[in-house]
Amino acid sequence: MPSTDPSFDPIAEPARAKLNLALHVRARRPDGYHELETLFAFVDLGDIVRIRPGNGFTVTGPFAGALQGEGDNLVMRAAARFAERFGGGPWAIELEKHLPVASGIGGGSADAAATLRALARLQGVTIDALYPIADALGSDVPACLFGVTALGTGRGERLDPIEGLAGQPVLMVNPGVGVSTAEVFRRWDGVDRGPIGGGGLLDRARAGRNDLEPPARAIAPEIDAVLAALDALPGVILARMSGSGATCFALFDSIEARHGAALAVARPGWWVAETALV
Ligand SMILES: C[C@](O)(CO)[C@H](O)COP(=O)(O)OP(=O)(O)OC[C@H]1O[C@@H](n2ccc(N)nc2=O)[C@H](O)[C@@H]1O
Ligand SMILES: Nc1ncnc2c1ncn2[C@@H]1O[C@H](COP(=O)(O)OP(=O)(O)OP(=O)(O)O)[C@@H](O)[C@H]1O
Repeated sequence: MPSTDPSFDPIAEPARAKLNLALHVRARRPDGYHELETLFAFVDLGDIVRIRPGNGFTVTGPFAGALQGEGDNLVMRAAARFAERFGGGPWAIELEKHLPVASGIGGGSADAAATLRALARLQGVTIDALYPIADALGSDVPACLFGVTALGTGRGERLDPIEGLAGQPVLMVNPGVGVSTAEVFRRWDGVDRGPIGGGGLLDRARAGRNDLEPPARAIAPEIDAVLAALDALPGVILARMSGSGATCFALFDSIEARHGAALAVARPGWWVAETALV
């Protein structure tokens, strides 16, 4: 059991899910990563990381079971890197897991970023000073650290904030299958289909694509059923897979349309979540 100091209210940080409104894979790099252009956005839905002085790590929440028995949690890796650089601790850390694991919405990355932000608040460190640690933890962690709408380039770590679509209704659907990010990238066909275009965010996203959709669909054919279901719904502005899948999302023109869609797409074994862009 973790030991905690009950006199200290935990610092709680939201670990919001990320969406790739578009994801263009431009080139394979010699270091094994891929050169990307992506439109990062965040939703008002995610995990929660709570930290206070003490010892231990616990995972709670509806998707805690998916991480059972995994020793190498990104939360603990983030805390270890923070301690190496800035000192402090020991800490008692709780992760409340609401996001499906290995699902293209950056759950682990968001948890790592939330851990860094919580520890920074505890110890008076600036968010900007966390960037090198975030970069070393994973390609999506810098984007999750700042949690704002941004154009991501490089392997995803170079970020240019852009005007977002705060409040836009979003439905997220996962068919209940985990997909390995590395395997999806490995199966990319190597064809550069060009950059993300200009204009407002919605135009850029709609004119864009997710180049990881074909390889992810080959691994998890359930994605076809999710996208077919989303495409057919009234009020959909954009339906697409996020990241390396298998979670797909749809943007809606109204909360009512999103809610009707949530009821219409529900299937046994599918995770369906109503939320909005932040
Ligand atoms: C698909 C995205 O989620 C889109 O935002 C990210 O590019 C993946 O980010 P991530 O899960 O944080 O990825 P990392 O933990 O850095 O890398 C996992 C694996 O994905 C592959 N990978 C990741 C990012 C990238 N630009 N090119 C890659 O080829 C590499 O095989 C790497 O070993
Ligand atoms: N806190 C965590 N939450 C989820 N996965 C974690 C965590 N810590 C370690 N992992 C490991 O990381 C792997 C990828 O999980 P994650 O949920 O971040 O994938 P993802 O949503 O596909 O991310 P991305 O969109 O960044 O590729 C999991 O299979 C799991 O083994």
